[in-house]
Amino acid sequence: MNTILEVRNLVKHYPGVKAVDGLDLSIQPGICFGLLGPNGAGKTTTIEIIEGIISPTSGEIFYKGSPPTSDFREEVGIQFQSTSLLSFLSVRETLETFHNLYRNPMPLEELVSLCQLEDILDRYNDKISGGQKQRLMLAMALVNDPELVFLDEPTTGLDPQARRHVWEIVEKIKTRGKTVVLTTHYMEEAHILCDEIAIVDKGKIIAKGSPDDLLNKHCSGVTVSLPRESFPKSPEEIFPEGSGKCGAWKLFETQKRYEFRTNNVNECVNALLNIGTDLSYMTVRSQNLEDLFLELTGHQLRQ
Ligand SMILES: Nc1ncnc2c1ncn2[C@@H]1O[C@H](COP(=O)(O)OP(=O)(O)OP(=O)(O)O)[C@@H](O)[C@H]1O
Repeated sequence: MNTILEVRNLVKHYPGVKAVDGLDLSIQPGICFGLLGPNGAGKTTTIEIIEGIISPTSGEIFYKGSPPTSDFREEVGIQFQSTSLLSFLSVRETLETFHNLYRNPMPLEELVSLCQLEDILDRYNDKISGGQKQRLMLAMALVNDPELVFLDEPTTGLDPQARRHVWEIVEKIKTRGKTVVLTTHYMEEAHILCDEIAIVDKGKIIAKGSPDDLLNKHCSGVTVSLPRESFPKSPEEIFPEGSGKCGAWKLFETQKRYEFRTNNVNECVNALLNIGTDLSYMTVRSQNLEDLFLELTGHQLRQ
């Protein structure tokens, strides 16, 4: 099968830290690939090595089957986590400056429309909102109409509406047949946008595949959640630890609620009713990628 990007046994050591610890990736063209994991998992380090910004301790990178050459820079687009924009330039001037750097850039009008920048073209860079700045940075990453786009946590710190605008742009990039490599620690975002994901923890990939396949394989069922005060006695007594791994039920104690992960919601609800649990505030939801992460690593994505 053709891959646009392949990473073999990538390792990056810093003094006292294994930032990347033997990581393999294989990405098909035209998909949105998500590199997911908590802070410090090694996502940015991996992406920066692929982009050629830092060198690996060891490992190999292949772009369209060969080690990246100077063409790689022409064919990829990179949106960094943070970029300083020149405050004395307008959005239009910033785009024009970047536009002039490439041999085959995307027509400016198309770029402006793709990134929804029409209304702010004449504003200075320091007079735009966080969401607008993120869309401008996306436009800067897309100015060369890249085959492969790296987006490093493109929605961190954005409000829900601004986040949705970024998601729309990512969907449009995919519609143009481009490949997107996205890092994020928002699992909902990954589930919505990504065709395939790799979950990174402590510099290693612990699972990869399509979000739904991974959930079906490792974490099927639903999560039943109830406030603590709904229980007449401690639920640990009713559902002892180890009574089933995603099979029967598994108890998680969050700050204010108990959660039961179960494949048999009827059995779970019956058991709760039998001991006089008040179900008035019960919620039932499908498993998500946060649950998958917990299942695979034993720790929460955000501690
Ligand atoms: N230049 C550096 N020198 C020393 N340690 C580093 C350096 N860069 C990263 N690290 C360490 O390597 C590990 C991986 O960091 P990295 O930034 O790749 O994680 P990440 O998954 O991108 O996290 P985040 O979601 O916070 O961006 C962390 O422990 C980090 O402290």
